Parts: sequence; C-alpha cells; structure tokens
Amino acid sequence: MAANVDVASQTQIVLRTEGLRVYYGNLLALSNIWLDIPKNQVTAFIGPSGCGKSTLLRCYNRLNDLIESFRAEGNIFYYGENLYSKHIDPVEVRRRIGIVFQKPNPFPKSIYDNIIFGPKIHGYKGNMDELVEHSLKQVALWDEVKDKLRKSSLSLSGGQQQRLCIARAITTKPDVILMDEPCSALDPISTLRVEELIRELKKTYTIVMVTHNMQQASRVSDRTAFFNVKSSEKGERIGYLVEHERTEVIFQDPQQESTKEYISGRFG
Ligand SMILES: Nc1ncnc2c1ncn2[C@@H]1O[C@H](COP(=O)(O)OP(=O)(O)OP(=O)(O)O)[C@@H](O)[C@H]1O
Repeated sequence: MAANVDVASQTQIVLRTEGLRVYYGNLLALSNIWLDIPKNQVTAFIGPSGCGKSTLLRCYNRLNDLIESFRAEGNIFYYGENLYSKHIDPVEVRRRIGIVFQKPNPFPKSIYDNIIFGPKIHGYKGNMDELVEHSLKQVALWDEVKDKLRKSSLSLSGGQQQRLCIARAITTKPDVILMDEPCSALDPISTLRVEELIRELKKTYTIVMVTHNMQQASRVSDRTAFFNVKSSEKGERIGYLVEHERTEVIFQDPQQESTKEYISGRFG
C-alpha cells in the first residue's frame, strides 16, 4: 500500500478523505469533505446534531453500505488504498477499522465469550485464555473481572460493559478504532476511565471519535474537526466540514466564527 504522509509534520496519514459527498436517497447528508486522519492520534468530530459526524465515521469502515439508500462520491484512502474500490472486501475493512457505539452493546453471553467471539469467526489459532487476559488488560478491566469470566457480560456496570466492548473491538487486531459518542451513556466516573483508556489506546491504535462533549474533545483528542449544517435552496440540511486543526487551536484560536460560537456554547 502506498504511504500517505503529511509532509509538513511527517505524520503518517491512515485515512485520507478527498471530496467526499454522501447521499441518503436524494438527501445530500455530507458535502465535499476533505480530511486527513493521522496515525496514533485521537481525532474528535464535533458539531450540531445532524451535521453528518456519525455518517462520516461509518464511511470509514463501510458500515453505511448496509443502508440501502446510502451512496458516496469522492474517495476515502486507507494507507493510500481506495476503501471503496471494487476489489476491497468490506468485512476485512471492518476487521481493520473497528467501531464502538454510544450504548454499550455486549452480546448476551459470558465476558469470556464476548472476547473470543470475533477471533473464533476469523479462525484464530492461538491460545484463547491468553487472548482474553491480554485484551481485558488492555482495557484495564482484567482485575475487575478475572474471577467472573464465565458470568454474563450483562451483569457488568455500563462503564465496564463499554470497556468490554472496546476490548471486543481490539481482539481482531484492528488498526483504527472508531467511537461514536462512546461515553454518552456513562456516568462521570466511568467516562473518565474510558477517556484514560482512549489516551492509552492511541499508543497502539488510531482513534476517531464523535463527541457532543466539548470538554471531552479538549481532554482527549489531539485534533478536532468541527462540522456544521447549512440549508440548501430546497430547505434540506447539508452537513459540511468547517475546519479541522490541532485541538488546542480549535478551542483557543479557531479561524471560523461558527466554530467560536459552537465551542463557547452559543449555538448547537
Ligand atoms: N440511515 C439513514 N437514512 C436516511 N437518512 C439518514 C440516515 N442516517 C442519517 N441520516 C441523515 O443524515 C444526516 C446526518 O446524520 P448523522 O447521524 O450522520 O449526523 P450526526 O452529526 O452524527 O448527528 P447526531 O449528533 O444527532 O448523532 C441527517 O440529516 C440524518 O437525518
């Protein structure tokens, strides 16, 4: 695969979005998106409801393919390879680019079985016990659950369930983890633990997260992309990218007035 490199910073670019337009039927949900996602950094997507943050996130692992009315124009490159090329297998894309959702959604199975589910499907030949221990240690859950691995995952707290879902996402050895508002269903203490975990995980993975929580974006992310919605002549709401930069720049010295207004809570 050809390497994408940001020449100015020499950072490797994992996902490069070029002129992306996304439609659901006739609705243009996202217009003309150009955005690079750098390796081993956390990129946060912020913006008002309906501006297309989740839509873009789901384009990165081809999850929108499952929606009948979905159509994309433009390109997304993963290490230089077009993710939407005919020869690319979406299942393999989803193995390399995992996703964690807003609401913790463990399978109604034991903690152990949640972890080995994906590897089993992909024909993992290694030692499952070691895999379970390693994955749970990576999300700092091992000490809390090591004596009840055969208990139902649903007996865990919401925060523990979300860390289990993150552990499940990393068992198939992805390269990128997408997170769609991963803390919005969690209490403040569980939220801080997941945030700590995200900071730790970026040493190994590239992370893209959607969040409505401005403080969370400023605490956790290295780069922030601000999206907004505009109305077309027909009154349809079209999402677009306003600006993206290092997080401290977006929060302390944004270039666009709308970004300033959004982060100061004056709209959205
Ligand atoms: N499956 C779908 N079918 C049709 N339209 C959709 C679908 N999913 C999203 N949309 C539309 O696409 C636009 C962008 O939605 P999206 O969920 O990506 O925005 P968002 O910024 O993530 O919003 P929120 O912050 O409320 O989650 C909205 O107008 C939404 O109604």
